[in-house]
Amino acid sequence: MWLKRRPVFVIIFNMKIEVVNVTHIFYRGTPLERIALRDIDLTIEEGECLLVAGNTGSGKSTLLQIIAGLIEPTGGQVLYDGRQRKGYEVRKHIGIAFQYPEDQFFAETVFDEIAFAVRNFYPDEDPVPFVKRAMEFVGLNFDEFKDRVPFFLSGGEKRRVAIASVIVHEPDVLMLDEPLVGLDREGKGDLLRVIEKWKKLKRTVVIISHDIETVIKHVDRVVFLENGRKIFDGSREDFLREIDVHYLTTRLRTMRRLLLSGEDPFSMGDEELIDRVYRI
Ligand SMILES: Nc1ncnc2c1ncn2[C@@H]1O[C@H](COP(=O)(O)OP(=O)(O)OP(=O)(O)O)[C@@H](O)[C@H]1O
Repeated sequence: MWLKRRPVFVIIFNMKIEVVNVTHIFYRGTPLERIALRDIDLTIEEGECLLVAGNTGSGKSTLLQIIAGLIEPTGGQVLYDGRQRKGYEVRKHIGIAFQYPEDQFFAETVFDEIAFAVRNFYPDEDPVPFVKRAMEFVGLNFDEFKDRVPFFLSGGEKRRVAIASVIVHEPDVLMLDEPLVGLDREGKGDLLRVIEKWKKLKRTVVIISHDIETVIKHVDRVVFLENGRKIFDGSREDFLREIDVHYLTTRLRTMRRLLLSGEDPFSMGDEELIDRVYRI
């Protein structure tokens, strides 16, 4: 279903996304032609938390941008609740944060930065309650931060402002392209807590990350791309069991061994897991 006006966060509302036979070729028919995606089929169920992984240039960002309605694929289609939608309509319902989203800050205050999407999608609404809810959601105090200059915040605060600005209009789906990159341990922890909160709303989240070992604990499912093709699509457990160990770090290999020996590496705390990494 598709709502005209977004409800507040307490109302659970989601949608199924179907990527059907999507191919994308940049600069088709020119000497610069580049095939970014080849024959991708992918269904993202309502409320799922999905990790899209793969080497550099494997097509992850292109896939997210196509799903978010920012790029029209050169082949295939994307269905939302079984229907094709116009780009503007899709963007209203899918919030996407790009890599280093704070590089795209443009406003002079945190409030104006975050309020932008509400003013764009719901010009008749008062943005204040939306901005307050979004800031509270990412753990930023409204009174303390609303008049601050976004460029002068810490790295972790900037990233949270960026996430607030993509969820402020209360989309159904959140897409994060490398959300942890450039953050210190504390910043990563804060961001993972925001993702966990979003999951509790039973809303869909799609994350691109090279840091599979940090993110895997927080996702339900993994899609792995290679040269624009989907080479794996399954649960995080199946990912560890089946993916070519060549792609896995020592920590992921340890998680794999624990899983294969009947233990649950996802319920282990970081300390315990690191201890096991050194023991194996
Ligand atoms: N705007 C563009 N114009 C031309 N080619 C592009 C464009 N964007 C991406 N590509 C090419 O498409 C392919 C897939 O790129 P994409 O950014 O989707 O990969 P990725 O898996 O997200 O990479 P990374 O992990 O480095 O971010 C690459 O070969 C890339 O060079």
